[in-house]
Amino acid sequence: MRCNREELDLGILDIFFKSGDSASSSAPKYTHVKIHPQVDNGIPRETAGFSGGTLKCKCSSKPVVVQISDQTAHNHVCGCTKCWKPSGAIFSQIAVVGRDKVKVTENEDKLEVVDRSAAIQRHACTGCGTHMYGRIENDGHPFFGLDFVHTELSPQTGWAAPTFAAFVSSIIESGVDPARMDEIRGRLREIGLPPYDCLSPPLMDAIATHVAKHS
Ligand SMILES: N[C@@H](CCC(=O)N[C@@H](CSCO)C(=O)NCC(=O)O)C(=O)O
Ligand SMILES: [Zn+2]
Ligand SMILES: [Zn+2]
Repeated sequence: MRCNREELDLGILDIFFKSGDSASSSAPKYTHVKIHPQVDNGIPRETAGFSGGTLKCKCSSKPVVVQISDQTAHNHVCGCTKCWKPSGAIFSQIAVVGRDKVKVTENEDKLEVVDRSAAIQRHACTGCGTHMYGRIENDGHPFFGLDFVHTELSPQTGWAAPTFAAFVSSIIESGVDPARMDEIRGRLREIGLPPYDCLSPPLMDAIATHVAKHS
């Protein structure tokens, strides 16, 4: 089929604009979708050699203070119903650190375990509800020895940045409209947090390896 010059030009222009579109499609599409205050406006970078700091609860007087004397690992946003979220956030942000690096230095008497039957014993402030650390007491659990902490509670910067989104489908259990899941996963991908409905593949492999070893 022979097309005339004009049709050819239009065809080329069309291809150009299409490809131009694809170039512009790298522009973020889901900036209106809010995930968590720590990631909505760019993810703060980790500082090399960072060796920890303190966490403070939200109480204006007699806040609980926890000292974390190491950098955290596996920081991620979590959609599960159990993790503490700042008001308005549909995800939490949580990381792990060795339990020997965690020390409550002020107002420990304000802490209470949220759910003693849970694998992660979350110690929350009875004054403001903030989770200050989550400890695994079952020595048969794959993550025994690690505490879960929310480093957004720290006045220091340089903490490990989140690298994935866990339990994304679980946000529906907290009341998020299932019709929003495509845009939420789209936003997570856009900001560099691959969405999983469990933990990340390396962590799931570590859990399965632990189970295989102990079965
Ligand atoms: N759909 C459930 C999932 C809860 C869940 O399994 N949460 C995980 C991840 S929390 C940090 O990443 C977990 O390890 N839970 C053990 C515990 O919380 O004790 C829901 O949303 O509740
Ligand atoms: Zn408090
Ligand atoms: Zn969670």
